[in-house]
Amino acid sequence: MSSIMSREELRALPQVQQPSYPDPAALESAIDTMEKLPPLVFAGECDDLRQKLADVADGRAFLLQGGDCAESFEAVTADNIKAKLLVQLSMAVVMTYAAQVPVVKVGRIAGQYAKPRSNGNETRDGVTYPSYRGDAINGFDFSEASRVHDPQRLVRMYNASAATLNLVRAFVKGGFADLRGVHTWNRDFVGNSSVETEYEELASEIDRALAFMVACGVDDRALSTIDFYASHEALLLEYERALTRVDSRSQKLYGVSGHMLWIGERTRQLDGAHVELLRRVQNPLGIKLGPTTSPADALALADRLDPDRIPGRITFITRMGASKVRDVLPAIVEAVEASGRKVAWVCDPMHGNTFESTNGYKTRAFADVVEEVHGFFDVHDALGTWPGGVHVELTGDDVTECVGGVHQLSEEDLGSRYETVCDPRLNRNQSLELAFMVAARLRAGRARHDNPVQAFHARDL
Ligand SMILES: O=C[C@H](O)[C@H](O)COP(=O)(O)O
Ligand SMILES: C=C(OP(=O)(O)O)C(=O)O
Repeated sequence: MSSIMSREELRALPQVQQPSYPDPAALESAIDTMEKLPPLVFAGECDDLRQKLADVADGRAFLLQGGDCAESFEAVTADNIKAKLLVQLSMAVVMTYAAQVPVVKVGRIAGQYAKPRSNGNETRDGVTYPSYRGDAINGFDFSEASRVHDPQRLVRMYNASAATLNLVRAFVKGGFADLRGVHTWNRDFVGNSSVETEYEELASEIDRALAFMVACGVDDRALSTIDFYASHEALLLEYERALTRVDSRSQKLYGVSGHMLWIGERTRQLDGAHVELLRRVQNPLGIKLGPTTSPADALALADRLDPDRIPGRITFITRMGASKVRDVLPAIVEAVEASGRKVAWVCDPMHGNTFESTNGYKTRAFADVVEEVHGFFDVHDALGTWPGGVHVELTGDDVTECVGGVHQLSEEDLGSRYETVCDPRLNRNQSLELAFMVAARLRAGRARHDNPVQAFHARDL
């Protein structure tokens, strides 16, 4: 049985993309505080999600994992949390209803406060400071004081995550996610696009279908709540270690900072601290796989992180880029499937498609995002494997961070509402448009494969 790693054990392992704190005593004090804090999630919830992800791996459900690139402390407000939830609920309902596939809903939320960066420093007009690495590490403002790595921010990350999760739980269990309110989820948004109109039509159909079900005597309590889970990149080793706990029921270890934890493309070294830390916990794990991944790399990671082949334990989140996915993905999928492993295959169409616009914004083209998702579906269709989900950076707000989409945002439009503190996100319309596209592919797949999705459960709505 694994034990919680000590601070010393962790620090003896090879580490990348970690903060460097000027005051070591301040870090120890922040860790002392975090070690005593109650868990943000419960082991049983992590087990439930793992079982749902086992359904995804088995081709019986689809994963929608989405949210901010980087959350910020300032954005922890009721309105922001509501908007994030609404866009994901709307996307999930589109996929569930239009494709009749149960959708497992997981947010990039309540813990996504740290970012790996390509460069340790940022230079503006000849002045250089440490790069912004997420609110859990330093401030976004470009000043010397703001960019210092501050361990007290780890405690603020815990508090911000707790406040966010508290409201998310209240929303999804308190009636806010009731399917009979599907129309109202859209009310705050101007119905000014063909996607919004399509959504309104679908919502009306759902209303009619639900009224029919209730009239037939189906127990409508199943419609009033949903399960929504929290995930983030387990980047900050000191934070994740301090929030590892022994489950009193099983005596096993769980990461209690979020239900699902993922390892990033830059931190998944086999002998590294991130793999060792996550190897010991029972949570369902995501593993990002970029375009340079070899089939042997994927297999070695799966063997290291899941030697017992626990159903739902591994989700491979592939982020190859629109131009590479068709070339690179097949060999990886074939090798993993040939090994007899059942993993969930999920497409992140964001991280392989980033570029700088001619006017200096870090952006992504909606067309590339859609093209990578098509490539992902095409590869799985050709191999007879299940395209199990999408992992998307998105927001419920009408930001202008990615070009294209139904409003055909141009590079000139990017400046009007460019609000992300790190990578560009799909806005609400682009997110809904993607959901309709995914639903169409799922529907087409069902028609071709004689309905690979088995039982439909109201609880999965
Ligand atoms: O979200 C992913 C990474 O943190 C991000 O793409 C890194 O961005 P950078 O290349 O600007 O550092
Ligand atoms: C950093 C991220 O992705 P990747 O590790 O795939 O680059 C992310 O999803 O925030």
